[in-house]
Amino acid sequence: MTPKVLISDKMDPKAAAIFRERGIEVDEKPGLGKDELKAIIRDYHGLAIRSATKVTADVLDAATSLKVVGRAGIGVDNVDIAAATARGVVVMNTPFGNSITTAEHAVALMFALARQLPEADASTQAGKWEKNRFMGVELTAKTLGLIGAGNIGSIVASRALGLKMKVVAFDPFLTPERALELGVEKVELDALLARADFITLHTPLTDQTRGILSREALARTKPGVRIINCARGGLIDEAALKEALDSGQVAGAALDVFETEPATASPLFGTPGFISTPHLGASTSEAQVNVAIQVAEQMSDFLLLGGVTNAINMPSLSAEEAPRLKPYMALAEKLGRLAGQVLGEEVRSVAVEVEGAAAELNPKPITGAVLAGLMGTYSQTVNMVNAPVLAKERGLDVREVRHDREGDYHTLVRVTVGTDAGERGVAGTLFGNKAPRLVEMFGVGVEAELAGAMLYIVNNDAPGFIGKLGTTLGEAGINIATFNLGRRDAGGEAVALVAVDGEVPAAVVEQLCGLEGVREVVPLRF
Ligand SMILES: NC(=O)c1ccc[n+]([C@@H]2O[C@H](COP(=O)([O-])OP(=O)(O)OC[C@H]3O[C@@H](n4cnc5c(N)ncnc54)[C@H](O)[C@@H]3O)[C@@H](O)[C@H]2O)c1
Ligand SMILES: O=C(O)CC[C@@H](O)C(=O)O
Repeated sequence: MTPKVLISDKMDPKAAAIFRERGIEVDEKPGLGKDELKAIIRDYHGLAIRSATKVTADVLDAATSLKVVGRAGIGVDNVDIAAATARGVVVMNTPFGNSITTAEHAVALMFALARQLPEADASTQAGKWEKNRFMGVELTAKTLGLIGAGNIGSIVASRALGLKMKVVAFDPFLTPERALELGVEKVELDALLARADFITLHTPLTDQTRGILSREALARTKPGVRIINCARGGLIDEAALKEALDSGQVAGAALDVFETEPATASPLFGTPGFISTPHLGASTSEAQVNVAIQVAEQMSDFLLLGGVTNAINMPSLSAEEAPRLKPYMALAEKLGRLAGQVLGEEVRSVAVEVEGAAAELNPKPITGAVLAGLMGTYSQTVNMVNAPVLAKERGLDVREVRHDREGDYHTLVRVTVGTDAGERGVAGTLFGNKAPRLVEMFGVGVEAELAGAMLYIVNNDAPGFIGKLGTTLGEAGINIATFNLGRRDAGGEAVALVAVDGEVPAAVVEQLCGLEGVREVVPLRF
């Protein structure tokens, strides 16, 4: 089926062109209201957005075919990530495409504050020629306080160093080595507030960063400080900023982002020393082309090849890796499904071991597929995206082990599941590097293709059993497609995996359970 993508925000036409080139149907409908989006979203497998579209839980509820949301930009605060993850929808962004552009906007606003450019421009164009009114400050030798030294913050730092500023940075995740590399001094927030002549914010909006420039923090700044925010509204207390501008504690502030956007009214508007732009940080033709190309390529790779790049809610998987991993993920999913169907919901732990060729691959998608298969036996909505989160919520202890030993098989995936009764494992390989095949079940060597309707039967190894089994199924009109046998030891426990054409009714399962020597019968579905 041809995947279908909706572009619901204004985006460079290159995005739509790439989707079409790659054989994906695409509709461009920027500016849709929430109800309009909800009315049409069910038809789409991909949704490409910037910051205007709000991908809320109710939009996701209506998006029954949706597999991926692609954000042409960095911040994903307009997407309910938890709701997307719970519904198995991958959310990806383009983390580097607009970093330089946004850093340049922050530097532009720093200059604009230092020389009061917007006010001087307005006054001059009003015919006033107020040469004495607009006395500026130099940037050279001033201290720039960087709150957040990630992608954008570090570009701002390099530009500021080029302008001969001193840069101090507050970022709990900045290592001393990285600070040295950037040429910045790592400081605590209080020291930054006390020392900085200019402060620029470059953090995401999180519970820790919300209101990082609070009323109290603003009161601790160096008098006459100038503040720039090109990151996210909500990092600064806007009411307190207005008071600090009025009192002169803050000499100037430039906001590209606001607590509520679009910001069409604000007590800050018209305040002397205040500059604003309408969330223009990423708005250059270069950045918009970058993010449009990146988001379209990433979403196409995912929809067409299963490649996952820059996903917020699942591990990465390159488009080159994806075809190699695909058969392993199918095998892993089948092994998880087998264990889940036989062991029920009482699972406490899952260990995924890989050896041989499998050990050379990224184990995360294999583990994700095992968990999706395992939990998919009791939840309709579980998939690779939400399985690891659901496993965590259920308190499952999940382990990944890579072996570089030589085994009997050129490649092997083993899934060991722990329940209150102990640990039991199933293992499988790939025939011809592509066909998933079970090779061991709970310590018994048994080879089977896990497909369609099957029966898992444990019985005492005794002559005549297979005949009775065949007769019972035959009398019930159930055709046996394949029959796979294994046993722990002669005369001990034997295992049969029987592929049948069609479902086995509960009454027939009961009849089989009643056969002499039968210990367990579980109908399976793959
Ligand atoms: N105005 C715009 O148009 C525009 C454009 C692009 C990005 N942005 C925003 O800019 C922000 C930064 O983007 P980025 O690409 O540099 O992100 P990033 O993830 O590369 O960097 C964020 C930095 O913030 C740091 N950080 C996290 N919590 C912190 C805390 N409590 N205190 C101090 N530092 C903390 C992190 O350690 C990290 O180094 C994001 O919010 C993004 O959405 C805005
Ligand atoms: O798309 C935009 O214009 C804004 C992007 C910016 O906020 C981001 O986080 O990348």
